[in-house]
Formats: sequence, structure tokens, C-alpha cells
Amino acid sequence: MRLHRNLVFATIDSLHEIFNEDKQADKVLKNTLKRDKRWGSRDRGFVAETTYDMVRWKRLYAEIAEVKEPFSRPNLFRMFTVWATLKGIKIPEWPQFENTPTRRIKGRFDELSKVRVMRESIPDWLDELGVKELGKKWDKEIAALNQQADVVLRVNPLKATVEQVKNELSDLEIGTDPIKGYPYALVLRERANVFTSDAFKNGWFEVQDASSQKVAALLDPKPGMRVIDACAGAGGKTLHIASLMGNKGNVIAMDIYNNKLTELKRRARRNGIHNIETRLIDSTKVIKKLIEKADKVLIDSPCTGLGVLKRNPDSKWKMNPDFLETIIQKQAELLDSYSRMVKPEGDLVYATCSILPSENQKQVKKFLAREEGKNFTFVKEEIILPSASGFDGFYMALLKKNPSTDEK
Ligand SMILES: C[S@@+](CC[C@H](N)C(=O)[O-])C[C@H]1O[C@@H](n2cnc3c(N)ncnc32)[C@H](O)[C@@H]1O
Repeated sequence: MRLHRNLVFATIDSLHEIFNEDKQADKVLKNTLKRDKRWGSRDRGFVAETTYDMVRWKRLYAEIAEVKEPFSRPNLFRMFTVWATLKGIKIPEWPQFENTPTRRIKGRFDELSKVRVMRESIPDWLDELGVKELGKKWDKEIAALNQQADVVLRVNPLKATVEQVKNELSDLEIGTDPIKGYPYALVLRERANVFTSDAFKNGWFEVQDASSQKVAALLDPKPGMRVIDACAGAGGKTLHIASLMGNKGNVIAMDIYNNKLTELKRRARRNGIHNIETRLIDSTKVIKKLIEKADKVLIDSPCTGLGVLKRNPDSKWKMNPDFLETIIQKQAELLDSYSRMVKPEGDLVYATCSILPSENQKQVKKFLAREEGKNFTFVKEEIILPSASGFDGFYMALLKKNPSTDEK
């Protein structure tokens, strides 16, 4: 591979903003990739993937390069040199790369790889938390979470079949494969920009990880039901729920951020979905009005996101250990409050994209032991670990509300 100056500089500029200005990697990249209209998909892929790689391996590369934060531009180039050397890429003779100590880089890599926090490039607090929560399993999970994520599509059955999407993308030379056990999923053989395809623009599919596609399946909504997606965000799972209902019945998508709900409505139009109603949660009244009104409620709760580090490697640098306690408290509050919207004999699914038992199975256990959870019966749960599934880490539990309730 030959390194192109403008692509390397774009990568360094992106890293400067992510590391030194505390900006979010996806937002920074979105802007960087608009910079040069002449860039083809390979060029854009190089900038995006290299930036994500360097974010993922920040601690390891900084340690090998012997540089400290905040990273000056020369130091970002030193880290880039580590990346290129370890990938076996020939370092060009640019002034930024003078005297690259190739041998020393490899030697330091071998030495540092013996220590997990360096090998897996994670902060000490995260390693301690992982061990505390997952014990011996942590080693495998954090290694799996450092792999690059696959691009997975969820076909929208209201518009197309899996076969149609596969053929349409194949015409664009984008190879895909079905995934056993995931009826609407197609995984890309190689990363590609699928957003410019007509199939995407016409709502034939959404990009959604395979594990995430299991959530609506567990909720199992039926046409004609009233279903509430209480933490809908921009609607990844709402769209799936509505499509499983064949546009029949009513899906209420709620969130505390209006901009996310606006995006959800835009996506619903593209998907040809018209049974979704959005409601902004701007007071407790919004929830009270819906008490015991839903056949099924999904709480796709805010969480640490530790199951999706593959996709958001910068979150390990932006998160801090106090966040876990705050989020566990928030999850308990949401369970207590939003579970009231389930009708007697209705279903509640609680889901997170975390792999920590304290946000998942322990959270559900505590809910069932509290006054607010006493009307629910545990049905089943799925603990999806990234090492076993190859996809994102997820947790989901199905609870059934008991027939008689004295609540109101
Ligand atoms: C895990 S994300 C949801 C992702 C979304 N369901 C999807 O599939 O794309 C959690 C969502 O909860 C929202 N949220 C945070 N606090 C909330 C609250 N108190 N009530 C409802 N939603 C909340 C966040 O804005 C965020 O969109």
C-alpha cells in the first residue's frame, strides 16, 4: 500500500480533533470525509478506517511511540508511524517520518503486548471493571471488542426481500451473505458505502448490527398491537418493530431528545412505515397518560455501551468510571417508571448494548425484587457476548406482567 499525503494529513487532522478537542469520532469523520470531492470510496475508507484504528489503539501506540497527551502534530505522526510499521506499510520519505525506528517499534510492541491494558489498549479503570464484572471471561471479550465491526444490514420486509437486496447490491459489486438465525440480516463481505445505493434510498434496508436485530424479535410484536418503544432514539429498533407489525397497529416511539425523534420520522418515511407516532418525554405526565396502555413495551436503555466498543472505540477514552454508577441508577429509574405502561398480561423487554452484569441480569433481578417489579414474571433472557456471537455485545430480558394488578 502506498500512503497518500492528503489522506494521511486528513487522518492526522481528524485525530487531533478527537484526541485533543474531545470531539466525537463519528462526527469528526463525517466532516473530514466531506473535505475533498475527488476522494473515491477507497480514499474515504482509508481515512475512516485508519482514524478508527488509531483511536482504538491509542494507548498502545502512544506507549510504543513514547508520546503523551495532549498529542502535538509531530507526536500524532509518530503514532501514525507505529500504525503503519505494525501493518507492514512502507513509510514514505516525508519530513514528518524522518528516522522511523522500525525495529524498536516492533520490539516495544512485543514487550508491551504482554500486559493486557497495553495489548488491548484500554484505560486501567476499564480493565479493573471488566475483571470485577466478568472475571476470567473479560480477557476474551475485550479482545473481541477490539476487532473491527462487520457491516450488517437489516432488510425491511415492507419493501423488499433479503434476496432482492442481495441482488441489488451485487449489481453494485457489493457482496453480502445471509446470517443463520437472523432472518432479515445480510453481512457485507467487505466494507462498502451502502448509503448511496438506490436500495437504501428507497428504504429496502437499514444498517443494524445482528445482535441489535434480536431485540425486536424477542419483543415479538404482532399486527394490530399497541407497542411502546420508550427509549427510541433515532429509531433503529422502532423501525424493525413497525415492520414486523406489517404497518398495522400503533407504535409509540418516545425519547427525551426531539432531534432524535425527528430523525426517526425521516427514516420511517424512507422505510414506508406509517404506524409510528412519536412522543417527546418532557414531563412525567407523558408517561402517566400511558399507564397500562401497551401490549408490549421496549426499554432499550441508555447504558455504558461496552458491548459496542468495536463500533465506538473512542467511548473507552471519553467515558469515566463514575458514569457506570450514574447509568445503573438511571436504568433502575426507567425500569420502575416505564414498566407501568405495560398492560396486565403484556410484555416488557429490557435491553442494553452492554456486557456488564450490573447493567443487565443484576439490574433485572433487582427490579423483580422491588415493589415496582413485583407484578412481573421473568420469562427469558439473552446474554450476547461479542466473543461468541462475532457481533455486538447485547443483553435483553423478556418479562411478562401478571394478569391481575392493583396498580393505577
Ligand atoms: C440505547 S439508546 C436507544 C437506541 C435506539 N433504541 C435504537 O435502536 O436506535 C438509548 C436512548 O435513550 C434515550 N434516553 C435517555 N434518557 C432517557 C429517558 N429518561 N427516557 C427516555 N429515553 C431516554 C437516549 O436519548 C437514547 O436515544
